[in-house]
Parts: sequence; structure tokens; C-alpha cells
Amino acid sequence: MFSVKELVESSTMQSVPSNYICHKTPEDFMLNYETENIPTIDFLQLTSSNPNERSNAIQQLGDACRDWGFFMLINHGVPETLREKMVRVGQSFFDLSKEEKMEFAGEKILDPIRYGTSFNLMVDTALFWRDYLKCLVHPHFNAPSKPPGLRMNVELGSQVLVINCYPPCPNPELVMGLPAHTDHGLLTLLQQNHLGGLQIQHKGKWIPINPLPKSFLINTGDHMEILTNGKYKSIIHRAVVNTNGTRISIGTAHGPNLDTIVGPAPELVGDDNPALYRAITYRDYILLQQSNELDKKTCLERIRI
Ligand SMILES: O=C(O)CCC(=O)C(=O)O
Ligand SMILES: [Fe+2]
Repeated sequence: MFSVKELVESSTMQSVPSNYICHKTPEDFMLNYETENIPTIDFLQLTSSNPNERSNAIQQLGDACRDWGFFMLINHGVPETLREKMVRVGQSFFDLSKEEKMEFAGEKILDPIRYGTSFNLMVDTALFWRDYLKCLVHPHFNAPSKPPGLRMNVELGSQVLVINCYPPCPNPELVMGLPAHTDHGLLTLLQQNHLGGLQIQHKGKWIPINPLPKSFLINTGDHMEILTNGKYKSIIHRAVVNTNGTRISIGTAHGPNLDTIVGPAPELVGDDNPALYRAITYRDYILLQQSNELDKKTCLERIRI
């Protein structure tokens, strides 16, 4: 069996197969529902022609990156119809036949188009309850030739597009869609269908995220922490699954060009602030992350000086 979706659809499965059961600690179940303070950034204010309004918004953005590593972006200008279409075509990829999807099953981590399941089957000790489609979309745009509508034009940005498919699960408490981890890029933009599941770790507690309607969820990644020499930390997050329906989330990881060597910005390094991370190309960092088990901030720790 290659995908969770096939597993869910093909069998009379009553409970989760043992190779999907992951070890969880009591802390993993402790949730903090005090979500009212999650920062919201207004893109209209960020791009306002009024300097006071703009400087206020920039200040709020800096505070959100420093204190949370996470915020909701509103008034971003991406039409709701386009966001809904993205989720619809994203999901329709997983509805293709097994044979059609397997045409896009990449073998190597940085293959331009890669359909797969879990995280990295070579290293995962417990399998994750998710299937995915990953595409390198900048500087060269790659997308599967089907289903129609999944191809788009992207002119700016350095991005990897990840469409996650988390089928319903009979025992959600036993498995993980994606375990606690950080993302590799600078910033990740995330949108989802009607089902929640994202949780972020803030001050040691897990906070379930219920996004504001029409907002993008934005989180800082490891390259933000490297570049700012630890000022803006990458945020630990995870995706839990549910019994009710298929959850689709679409993330775009924005980072530098794959061959860019990234280290702490010289302006942020000095006698009082020694460099915390060794410089490495973005490509090598992604390979390092994806070749090891996905586990909190262990990848960043590997390049700590
Ligand atoms: O599904 C989600 O909400 C999170 C996805 C995620 O963290 C990722 O793709 O890196
Ligand atoms: Fe993530």
C-alpha cells in the first residue's frame, strides 16, 4: 500500500495499522485554547501610502516574528475564488487513479515534482497519516500535467508548493498527520479546506489554529532563524488528523534560490552576538532536513556552531 488515501478507501479498516502508530507523550495532548492573542497582520496597512500606518504595520510584523513566529495575514488581495479553486484542484490530484499519480512519484528529494506519502519512507519510524504532492515552482515552474487546472503562472518568488492530503482516520489520537517540526524556508504561507488540524507551539504549549476566514496562515522557517541569527525563531508546528473527512492543506515554502549560501546576516553578528549557525546552501539544508527523521528543530541544531 503506497498512500493513506488508498488504505482508507480500499480496506474495511477498523483501526489504524500498527506501522502508523506514533509514540506520544502526555504533553502532546495538552492544548492551550487561549488563541485570542495570535497576531494578525493587515497587508493593506503594510503597503499603505501613509507612512505612519505602514511603519505601525512593520512594527507589528517584527513583533509577530520575534514573539510568535506565526501570524494570520488578512487583506492580502488573493481572491477567495482563486484560493478555493486551489484547494479544489489540489484535492483532485489525489482523486486521480493510483497509476496516474504514480507517474509523478519522484525518487529524489529535490525532484521537481514529487507525489508521496508520510515524510521520507527511508527514515520514518512511524508513518504519518498524510499523502502529499510537492512541486518546485520557482525559478522553474513545475506541476503535474493533470488534473487540468493545477498548472499556474508564477513570476516571482522562490517557492516549493506542498499540497497535503490527510484522509480521515479511525483513531486520530494514535497517529500524526505531520509531527512537530519546523519548515526549512524563510516564510511558509498556508491555507486549508474547511477542516482544521494545524497546531503551533507557543511558550511550550500547543495552540490549535482556527484561521480567520479568507486569511493566510504564515509561519517563520529555519532560514529566517539562520538569517536573523536567532532573532526571529522558526516556529514548531504539527498537523493532527480527524475522523470526519479529508483535510487538505496547501503550503508554499518561500526561500532563497537553491544555490544561495545562507548564513547569519553580517549586520546581526558582532562581538556580543557571535554567529549561531554555519552558512550552507539552501539546497544542502533541504537535503539535510529531508534525509533525516522529521523532528522538531533537529535539523537547525545540526548546523549550530
Ligand atoms: O497541514 C498543515 O496544517 C501543516 C502542513 C505543514 O506543516 C507542512 O507542510 O510543512
Ligand atoms: Fe510545516
